[in-house]
Amino acid sequence: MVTEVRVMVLRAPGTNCDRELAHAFEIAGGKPRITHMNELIGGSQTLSDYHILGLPGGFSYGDDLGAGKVQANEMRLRLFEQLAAFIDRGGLIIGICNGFQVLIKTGILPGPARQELPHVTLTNNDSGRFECRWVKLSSTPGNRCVWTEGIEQLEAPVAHGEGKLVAAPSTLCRLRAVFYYADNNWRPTAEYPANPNGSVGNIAALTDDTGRVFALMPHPERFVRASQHPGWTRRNIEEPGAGLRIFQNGVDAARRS
Ligand SMILES: NC(=O)CC[C@H](N)C(=O)O
Repeated sequence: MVTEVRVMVLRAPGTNCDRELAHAFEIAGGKPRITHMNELIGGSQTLSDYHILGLPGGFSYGDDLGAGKVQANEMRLRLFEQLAAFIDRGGLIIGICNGFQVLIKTGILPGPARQELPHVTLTNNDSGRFECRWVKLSSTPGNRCVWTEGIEQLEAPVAHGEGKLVAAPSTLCRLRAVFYYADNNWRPTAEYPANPNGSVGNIAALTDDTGRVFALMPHPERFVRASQHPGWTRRNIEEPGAGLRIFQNGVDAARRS
């Protein structure tokens, strides 16, 4: 049983959600440290000292070459062995928005065992615009993701320009979707704006074969207090926001490991 769950929140130049992510882990009972990519590449920090890796949102390296692409290249070329070892020894990973883009573009998602799968990426929203609003998410029945245990529905804000998941049809049916974009009745939908980007299969979140690597386009770290919800005046603002459950699930799973 782990008493102190150490969380590396990995930032790059242009990351802008690292503090919110660290805060979410802190109130979920973890011990976060915001770590710069250069500390990890330079060796002053190592993933082997951590239980959880969090990849926050933002515009890493200016999103040059495409959202998350430069950070993904840095991770793939300089850190891949360390990352693979981290996953193999039971480490947990969450990637949010730009973090999801990084995980997809490193190949860590759909997952090491699935690297042969071609043509999965996140690209420009169908609208051609940056989409910034709250969305509804429904979980996929029977998904085995430790981060989303007990969560059937969730509301969270999106804020992205490149959130459309695309996959070859032969790949799509093998992806482990965790959340779909949903309409007001919580049914998966392709309709804009409930589905903000036109993702194939309406997919908003994925996990890998282990169920410990999880990534999503919406931002649950922006809903850790009820007062952050747009309908906060009709809610008990003493309560936590529903997004906090994700971070509690991660910290609890790491504690059990
Ligand atoms: N909030 C974010 O992480 C933004 C992700 C990315 N920069 C995009 O626009 O798609």
